[in-house]
Amino acid sequence: MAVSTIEWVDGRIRMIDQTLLPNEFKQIYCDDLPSVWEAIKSLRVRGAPAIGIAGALGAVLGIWNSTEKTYDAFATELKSATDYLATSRPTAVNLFWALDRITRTAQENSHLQISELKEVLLTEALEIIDEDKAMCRAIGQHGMALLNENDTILTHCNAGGLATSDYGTALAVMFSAHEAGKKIQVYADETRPLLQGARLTTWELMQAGIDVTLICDNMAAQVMKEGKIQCAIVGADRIAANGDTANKIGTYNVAILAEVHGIPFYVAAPTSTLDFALETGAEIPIEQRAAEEVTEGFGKLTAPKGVKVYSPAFDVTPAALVTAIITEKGVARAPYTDSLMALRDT
Ligand SMILES: CSC[C@H]1O[C@H](OP(=O)(O)O)[C@H](O)[C@@H]1O
Repeated sequence: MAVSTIEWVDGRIRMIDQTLLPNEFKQIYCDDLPSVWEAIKSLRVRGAPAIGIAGALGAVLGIWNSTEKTYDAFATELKSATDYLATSRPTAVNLFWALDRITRTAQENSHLQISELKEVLLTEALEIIDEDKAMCRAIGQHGMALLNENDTILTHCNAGGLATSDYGTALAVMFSAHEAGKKIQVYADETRPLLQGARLTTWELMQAGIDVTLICDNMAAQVMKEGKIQCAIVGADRIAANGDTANKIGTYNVAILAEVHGIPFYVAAPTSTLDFALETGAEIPIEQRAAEEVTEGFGKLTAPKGVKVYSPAFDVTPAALVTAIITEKGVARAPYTDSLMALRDT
């Protein structure tokens, strides 16, 4: 992804409005907290790492014009901003990881003048972006080693540059392999109801010159049965200590299908997506989204007006179905409780 998904520009947040892609590429500006909250909620900016960056920059934006003179009053204002941003979306742990990191940075620098403290918090948020760029590329390098010449990869939703600072997680593996001259092909699930695969993954891969074929979500079994797929690679929004992985709804389907067809199922995610506070995926909060996204959204249905809809935005793939977890620090394999902890501590 040559263009940064989200960045700080002269006291404002500039981001690609992903709800307009692929038909329109538009960068929008957020000048205040409500506009950042709305951008996260409505998936103008989306994807676990990108949501984390939006949270960090949003927290800084929330205190950027503070006139408080004491640390306690400033810290109260910062907490108000982080508490508010934390209500935007519940599943991607990166949001809470980033907000906690900004809060901790403020606490560690409480001795500074408020004007200096603001700059320190902005520097920390920009550091999160720089770290993400490096992490995504490291994930790409570790992941591409798992691919063979002429492999065809199935992916679900969008875990590309648009879901991160600029290079992606699952798609980083594909970008890195392609850039290293490895011939690969990709099958992208459309990913109902918001069609991140059809709208965003195909767009990113076509921009990169990577051979991509779009399929409906219900075609994944058939393409695996036809022997078209050598592995599946997806992103993650939160990974519990035992390796249970929350990702876009439909990921669990892909993992089961991969298992049945004897196809490796890889999760690609930075260690900031690991949540060791949760022993298993059963504790991961699953966002429920509005019925209109199914009946009136991108994947508009001709359903009867007022039809009841159930729309969990994520599902949890049991660790037993995950062949390996590709992180920026290396590849973890079962038993994940030990291997993920070991990676975290390297
Ligand atoms: C690299 S994390 C991307 C992850 O986030 C997506 O969810 P959403 O589009 O709702 O933010 C999806 O789960 C992707 O795998």
